[in-house]
Amino acid sequence: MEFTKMHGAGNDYVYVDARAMPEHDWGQLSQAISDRHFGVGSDGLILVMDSDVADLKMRMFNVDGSEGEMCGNGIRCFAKYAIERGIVPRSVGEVTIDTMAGVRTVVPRYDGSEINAARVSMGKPRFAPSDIPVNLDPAISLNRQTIINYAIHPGDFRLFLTFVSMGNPHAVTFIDQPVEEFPLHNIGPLVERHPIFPKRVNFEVVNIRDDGNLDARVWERGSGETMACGTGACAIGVASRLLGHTGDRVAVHLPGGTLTIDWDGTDEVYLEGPAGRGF
Ligand SMILES: N[C@H](CCC[C@H](N)C(=O)O)C(=O)O
Repeated sequence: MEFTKMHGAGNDYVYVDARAMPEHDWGQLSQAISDRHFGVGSDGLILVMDSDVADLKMRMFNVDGSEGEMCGNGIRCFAKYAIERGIVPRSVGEVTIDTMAGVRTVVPRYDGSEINAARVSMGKPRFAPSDIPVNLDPAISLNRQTIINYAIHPGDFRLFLTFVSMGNPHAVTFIDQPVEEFPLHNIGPLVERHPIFPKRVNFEVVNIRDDGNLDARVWERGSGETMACGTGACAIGVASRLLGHTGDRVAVHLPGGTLTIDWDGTDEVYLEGPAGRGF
């Protein structure tokens, strides 16, 4: 099986052109191929597939074999893959990609002839408990369209979560403790699998550096801590603007790199960041 390894800010995936391949147990393949000792090693598997509503279709699977509705870092590399292999003509200047979260448009950025970054329209964020999804006491969630600062007590911690869906579920918390000191590997699984999340959740811890910069780490649903998370950075930028910490544009600094988020408070979220080969 031919594959290509690429990463967006260190969030690395194995890409397989599955357009002419028979149906597989892709989840099982993702578990095997993602293993960093017995497999290729990655944060998951991304498939290139034909689409009748966009240039191509993307399916993505986490390390544990679960399928994610959207992958913001992966979709930038996906567009790079499609153009550099001539699947989509370079002259078009953008790639439309069908995902479980909907059709997304990716505009590549060039360094000479090489694509080294991209800007993605990531759709509108959603906040209603049923859209996340999150199951809360009706006394809290009934007729509430946005849930901010919802308290949970994982381990010895008391965290205040803001819920954002980017097609996949996110729980964002802003903390004073430096994110690099936060016990993410202990607390992350407790939040990911908290009983209020029927589909589990991606969990983000954030420090506010100033009104244009945030420092964050992400515990991803189905993959654990990653060096960066594109949909997570979108959820962080959206939650931060909702809570009045930052404005329409914010730089989210993650261990693997910086992602820029634009959101005017009503329309689509735009994500810009690197797209590179993983050597
Ligand atoms: N773990 C995520 C999918 C990957 C998202 C992330 N790698 C990104 O760049 O958006 C989920 O199950 O919702």
